[in-house]
Amino acid sequence: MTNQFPGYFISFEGIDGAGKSTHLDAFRALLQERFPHQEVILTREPGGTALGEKLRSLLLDSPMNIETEALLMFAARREHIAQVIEPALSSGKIVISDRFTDASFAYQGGGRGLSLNKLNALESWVQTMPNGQLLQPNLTILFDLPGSIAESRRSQVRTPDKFEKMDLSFFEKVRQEYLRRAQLDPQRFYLIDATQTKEHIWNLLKAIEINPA
Ligand SMILES: Nc1ncnc2c1ncn2[C@@H]1O[C@H](COP(=O)(O)OP(=O)(O)O)[C@@H](O)[C@H]1O
Ligand SMILES: Cc1cn([C@H]2C[C@H](O)[C@@H](COP(=O)(O)OP(=O)(O)O)O2)c(=O)[nH]c1=O
Repeated sequence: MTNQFPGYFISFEGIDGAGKSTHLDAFRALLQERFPHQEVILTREPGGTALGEKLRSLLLDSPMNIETEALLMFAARREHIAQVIEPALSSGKIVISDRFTDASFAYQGGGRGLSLNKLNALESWVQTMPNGQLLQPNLTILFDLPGSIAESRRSQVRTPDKFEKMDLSFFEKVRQEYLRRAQLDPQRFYLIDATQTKEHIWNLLKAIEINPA
């Protein structure tokens, strides 16, 4: 179910190194130019609030039990929705989030093997809005890339965090779960073949039709 607010909610997803960050700032600026009367905000998960950023540091650095990891991801998300996303969407803003709940299904579910039932329960607990509807992005842009290419891109540019230290088979499972979710909800997902050049991907992003209220 799509969101029930006057604003418009977009998430960027993909395995680490797929190329999301490369385009996020420019995409925000593009939408702001296109929709000058609606503020476009860029935020991220885990994070997006003071508490969420503290939880992010723990999540990206400290080893922990899988359930704890999922609970903290969703705790950060609850705060993010309450403090940032819901108020922004209620006042008609366009929100772009660098990751949202699909990442939990892909990383904690696909990657780590946490059950779909537990993730569905957390999603429903955290994202059910006062009118009973589930908050979901209107549009999810999924950067799809084989794990081996993402790994080689990452290794050239950054020191790996806890997730980025995981092996190739982990990222292949994460990728497959993203793809499975995209297949289940083709109306919401826009799939990008992230093996293409940055320029080509930017042209695809520019061509995506976005119709906020
Ligand atoms: N289409 C692309 N082709 C080749 N390299 C890319 C492409 N997109 C991004 N990169 C490079 O790959 C690395 C990881 O990209 P980044 O945007 O940080 O990924 P993410 O945010 O998805 O983890 C960066 O060095 C970036 O310049
Ligand atoms: C939102 C979210 C992120 N993650 C992971 C994916 C990433 O490895 C990490 C942080 O994401 P990200 O901000 O994309 O990392 P970076 O800035 O290094 O590109 O958190 C989860 O495992 N579950 C979640 O629900």
